[in-house]
Amino acid sequence: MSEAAVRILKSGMRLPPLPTVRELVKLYQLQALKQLSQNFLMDERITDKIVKSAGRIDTHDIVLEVGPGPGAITRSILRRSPQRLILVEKDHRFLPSLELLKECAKPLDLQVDIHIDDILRFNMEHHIPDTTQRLHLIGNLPFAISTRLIINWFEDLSLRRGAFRRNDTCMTLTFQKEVAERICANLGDKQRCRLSVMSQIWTQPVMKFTIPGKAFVPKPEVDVGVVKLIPLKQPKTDLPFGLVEKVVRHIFNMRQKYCRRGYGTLFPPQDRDDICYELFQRADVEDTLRPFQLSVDECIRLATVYKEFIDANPDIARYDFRAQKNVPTEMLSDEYV
Ligand SMILES: C[S@@+](CC[C@H](N)C(=O)[O-])C[C@H]1O[C@@H](n2cnc3c(N)ncnc32)[C@H](O)[C@@H]1O
Repeated sequence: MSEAAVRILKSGMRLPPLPTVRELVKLYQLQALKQLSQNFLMDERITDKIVKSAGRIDTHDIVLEVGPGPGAITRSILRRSPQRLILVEKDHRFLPSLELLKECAKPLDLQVDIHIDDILRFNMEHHIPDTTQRLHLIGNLPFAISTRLIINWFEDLSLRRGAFRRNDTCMTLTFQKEVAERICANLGDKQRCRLSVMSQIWTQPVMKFTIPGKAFVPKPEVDVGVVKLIPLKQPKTDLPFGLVEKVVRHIFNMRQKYCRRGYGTLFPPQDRDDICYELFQRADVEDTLRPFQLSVDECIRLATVYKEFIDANPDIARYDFRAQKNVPTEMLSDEYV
């Protein structure tokens, strides 16, 4: 791409203006779209800042944007001139505005692929078969799927598949502020939870900045945090994702209790105390710490000794605490709190 073309694109001259709030309301009947978590950003300074948080975007890079909606962040990405921009949007009503952006980018050799699809089912390897180009994942995520999406992506990261066949695919994403703080929470922070540990096993999460709820249309009830998740060159473990997820989930099931209480629910009640005593000794972890006081390494050591134990006692792997009678309802939840 010529320098002149890059200049034109960067100046935004060729990009159509964003629809006004009135047009948005008319076009997309905003009130009706709560189920798709549609809260739009209308301020280019904020969308530019989100894209800037992704770091350097090269003219050889690919960017995948989740949920572009009417395309405010999309415009900011286009001004950074990646080689290819992939848009995955579930709501087909945005197709005309996105097609318009695609048309504007065409004379500048900038490839824009629009997929009306669900990001949770989007096949990265099919749509991005080549791994020679660096990929950036960017999105003002729908709140309703944000946690599920990153957990799916951590699993892909652990298996080096999907968007993570290269180890330099960063995610720059928005979350409800409280969720963003949990993702980044350090050892001992009161927000420290299962999501903090899961995020920090495979990535280094960095809180970039917060966006007040009033910057969105319609205004959500919460503020929003922008987090960049940088894959660790050397993940903290190569244990199977499902096993780590299970152990961390059990540990954090009883947030206020000693960590041995939640961990103990991995085992049938009759042997629980003895097994826990032995495994905490073997893992060299203090069993009276509260879950939020456990480091990522300690959680991994507890997962490692659990794996050794079930390899020797395969029946125990099938034990399902939640299938037992009188389990408190909060412990049946899969919520990442
Ligand atoms: C919070 S809005 C952000 C819109 C736009 N990027 C912005 O910042 O103004 C979330 C967007 O994600 C879309 N969306 C919701 N669920 C989705 C899914 N499962 N897959 C892809 N897009 C989805 C919504 O239709 C909406 O356009």
